[in-house]
Amino acid sequence: MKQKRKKSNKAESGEKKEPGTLPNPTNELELSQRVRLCASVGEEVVQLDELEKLLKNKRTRPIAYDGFEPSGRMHIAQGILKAINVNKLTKSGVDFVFWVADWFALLNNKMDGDLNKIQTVGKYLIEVWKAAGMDMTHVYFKWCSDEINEHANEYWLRVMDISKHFNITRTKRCCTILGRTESDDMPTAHLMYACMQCADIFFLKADICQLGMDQRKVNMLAREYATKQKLRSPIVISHHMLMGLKEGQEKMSKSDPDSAIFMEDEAHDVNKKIKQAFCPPKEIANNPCLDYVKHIVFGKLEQFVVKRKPEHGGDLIYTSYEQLEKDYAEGNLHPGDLKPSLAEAINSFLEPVRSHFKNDKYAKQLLDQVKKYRVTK
Ligand SMILES: N[C@@H](Cc1ccc(O)cc1)C(=O)O
Repeated sequence: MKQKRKKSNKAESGEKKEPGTLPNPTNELELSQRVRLCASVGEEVVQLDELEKLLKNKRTRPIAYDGFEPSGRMHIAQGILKAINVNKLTKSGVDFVFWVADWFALLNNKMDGDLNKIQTVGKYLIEVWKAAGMDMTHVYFKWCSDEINEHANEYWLRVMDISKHFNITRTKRCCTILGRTESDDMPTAHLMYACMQCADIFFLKADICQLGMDQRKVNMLAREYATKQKLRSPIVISHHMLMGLKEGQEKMSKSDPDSAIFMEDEAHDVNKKIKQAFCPPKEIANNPCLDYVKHIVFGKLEQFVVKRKPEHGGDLIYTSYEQLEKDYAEGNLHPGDLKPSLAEAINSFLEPVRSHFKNDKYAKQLLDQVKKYRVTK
């Protein structure tokens, strides 16, 4: 299959435009609303006052970014939750860059260390995001290999400079960003990875690092580096990590298919997965189903109806997660009633992605190929 890769392009239109260069048309929302909306994406925001100052400037749109190693299929944390967050950011006046981190996947030895496979997965990721319900006006996709090749001097000088500012112990502590644990025999590639990820932030001129909580260490390193080099510190808005389906799975992981709902899973897969998901009655903490209701369902909907048979008391209508949580804790809402409605809501969010992969020939071919690949941890 021959797939031409578009260069760092404006989402969908293909027209070459750089993020952050447009006048800011987002005047409908008050500054305080924009700050609140933007900050609501984060489980942690470092620092809120800096965010307010950033959004006050109306001349340019600030740039936020998140990076993704193409490896295996995409789960709902990277798909639906990301799309919800990106919509909030762009609505608050920020441009968003998806950094397709193909070289990072290579350094992390993903997809058998085969760059061709990695890049096919990268193209598949873009197809999923395009169908995931984002307003694309202020969304950009950039390929790490293309951009670094094009601006090699600038990029590698930055990586080298970062590596000079931190000792090995400090850099090693960042290796959780690769989903790895720190050890003495870890490959040097992991240290390189951390320096490169830190360099990305300055290279992409990102005002906001909007990655997951699992990436916060390197973003903090970048703030420290910025202070040392008297550069502007990036603001770090770290989002919640969506729990895995099974008991004790702190995060959804594509290398553990039992923990994840994938973006093109069929409706019956989703129903089955949710049916089998960990969901202890009356328990709120570490309950993945409630986690999905809070972050996915109420991230997208203003109202969530839990359907119940009349003999069980009839439908329950919730307009906030807090109401639902209270009912659940008090035992008024049972897992057996919650789960089918939760599965139905997730299915309705996934439907446009499924139909894109069914109806678009290019996307379908990519998915078929990605499904054949073995995912290496
Ligand atoms: N470390 C990220 C991927 C990434 C790579 C480069 C970046 O600049 C940002 C993110 C992950 O494991 O998912």
